[in-house]
Amino acid sequence: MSAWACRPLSDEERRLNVQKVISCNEQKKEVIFLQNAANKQVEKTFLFDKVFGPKAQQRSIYDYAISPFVKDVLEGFNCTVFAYGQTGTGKTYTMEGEMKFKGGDYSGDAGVIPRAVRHIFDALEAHKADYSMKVTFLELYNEEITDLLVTEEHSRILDDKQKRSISLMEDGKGGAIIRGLHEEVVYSANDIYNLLERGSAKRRTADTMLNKQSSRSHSIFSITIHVKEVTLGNEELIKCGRLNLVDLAGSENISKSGVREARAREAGEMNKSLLTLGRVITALVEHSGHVPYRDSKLTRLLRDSLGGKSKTCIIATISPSVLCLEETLSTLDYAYRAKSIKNKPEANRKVSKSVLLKDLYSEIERMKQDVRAAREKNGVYIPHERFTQDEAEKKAMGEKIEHMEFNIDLLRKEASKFEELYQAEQERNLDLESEIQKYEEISENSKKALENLQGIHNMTNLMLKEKEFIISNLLQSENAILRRSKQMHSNLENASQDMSLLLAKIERQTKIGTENQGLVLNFGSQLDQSLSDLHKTVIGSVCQHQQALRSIEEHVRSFLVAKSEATRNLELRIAKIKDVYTSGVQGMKKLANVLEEKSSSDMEQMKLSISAQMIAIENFLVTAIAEAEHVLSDVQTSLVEQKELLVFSAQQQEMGLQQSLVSTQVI
Ligand SMILES: Nc1ncnc2c1ncn2[C@@H]1O[C@H](COP(=O)(O)OP(=O)(O)OP(=O)(O)O)[C@@H](O)[C@H]1O
Repeated sequence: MSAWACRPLSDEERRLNVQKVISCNEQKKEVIFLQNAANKQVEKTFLFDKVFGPKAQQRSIYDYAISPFVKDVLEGFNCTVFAYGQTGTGKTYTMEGEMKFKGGDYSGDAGVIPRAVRHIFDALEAHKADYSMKVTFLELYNEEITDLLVTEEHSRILDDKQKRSISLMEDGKGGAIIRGLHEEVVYSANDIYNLLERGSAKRRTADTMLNKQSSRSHSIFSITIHVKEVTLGNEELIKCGRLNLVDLAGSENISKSGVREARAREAGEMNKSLLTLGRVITALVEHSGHVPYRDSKLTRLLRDSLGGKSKTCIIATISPSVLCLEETLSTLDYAYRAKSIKNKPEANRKVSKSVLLKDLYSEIERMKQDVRAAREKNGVYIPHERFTQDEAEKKAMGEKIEHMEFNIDLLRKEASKFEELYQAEQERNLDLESEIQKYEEISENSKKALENLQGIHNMTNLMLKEKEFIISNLLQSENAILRRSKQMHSNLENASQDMSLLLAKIERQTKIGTENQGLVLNFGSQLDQSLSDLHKTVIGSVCQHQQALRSIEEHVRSFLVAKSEATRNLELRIAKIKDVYTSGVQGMKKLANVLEEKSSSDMEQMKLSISAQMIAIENFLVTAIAEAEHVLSDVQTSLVEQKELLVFSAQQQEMGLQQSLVSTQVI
């Protein structure tokens, strides 16, 4: 697991108006690097398991990264938390924080260690567990281990040899045992807080150009807990878990931190540990066969936490300032790689209480022997067994010294040779130094030139990219034009084929046109002829028709005259008959009147004869009228027939005329 903690800009950085190049997105778990340089914006995003921005509380870091480990430690796991980052980015702040404890409790600014301590005690008390706890606090400085829990008083009593007697030994299981490290048994959180205050005060610090409070040492605070567990068979087992809280030294490189001469070794050693840590991480990430744990004490101590059975969390601390940019990016990269290391967490084997007691008894026995030896043998502080062992070691050392002295003689001789060489070299060196100076000037100039060139290079790169873009566009357009031209070429070929076909067609059509022209001319003259003939015919037929019409008119007129004459005669005859009739009727009436006067007897006969006479006259008149009507109807019928004939002949003439006109128009 890995987490990121970015501190806020310090007061000094704010006062100097230092640019901020890092921002954190806690929700998205992203660290975003954003910088404007030479009108170019560079942005890079790193994704982590958890990110804490400048406003994050100490409590949230603890709750997320460390809190789950407390439960694991009580279950018998070994867990390690280590803080990695540049000097002054907040490693100690994150791990220790405010180390003042009021009324047995920590403040809001307290770091991971005091919170873990309180949490562990609270958990043990909540479970009413039967436990024992011991802590160690060590510092690794110049590949030397210092016990931070040894009091000044105790340290004054110990001689130099004993002070240096803390050593690392292999435990035979791939781990390391620190011989001579003081383990303090603790019973309360307060006990630990006191030890912490004591240990922190002891941590060495030295000034550098970056941070006056900077620490160039690694510190490891370990809490080992034994918890009793009663099994179903009433056997008492002991679970043993350990929490290691590691505050690494600043990760910056030597030249930047301004460490010089006397500190060079110190920085070198510090870097040896960090460099080896880096190599171990690389080897684990790349699954190399060989992991160089043994190359530094730090990696020997943390071996189990790097790819081993421990549960591990790295808290990488960074600064948002542009001044720390280079180191921030290297920290980002370093921790990003470390993130992918896969441990295989495994709980420590539970041991029975009897086995543990046996171990403890043998330890007590060993210590008792030490005490007895110190009391009984005046001036000798170690047991006989260890004395003989030391004597044997001394003898071996004596032989070794003799051997070394012989070697030293040889080396001295060689050294004098080397001294001569050295003198010669010194002279050469002087020459070289002056040359170097010259070269330095040249290199300074070259650097400037390089910077300029880099600027130009960047510009050129940009232009190159632009040109590449334009060229790619041009190539695309060229391809499009080629495709278009090919298409046009094929279109042109088709068009020329169409043209030749069209020309042939036009030729054929001109030929047909001239033929048609001749035909049209011919047809025109023929048509003219026909039209004039037709005109003549029409005129002739019109004249004929007019003559016929005139004769028909005359005929009708004479017929009408004849008929009107006959009608007049008939009318005259009818009028005459009418006159006769009226005069006869009047005569009859007169005769009747006479006869009436003569005899009434003859009256009857006479009436009969008169009525007979009247019927005869009436019949005659009816017949005459019928005849007259018959004649009249005959006259009328012939008149109607004559009229129809006239109308028909007129229609015939009109139709003839219209046909001749239509044929003239068609032509
Ligand atoms: N998150 C934070 N909030 C407020 N102040 C912080 C934060 N982190 C660090 N600081 C402050 O920055 C300064 C440097 O922090 P600290 O000493 O913890 O850095 P460091 O990485 O441990 O340095 P060194 O490598 O020298 O041990 C301290 O004054 C600390 O109070």
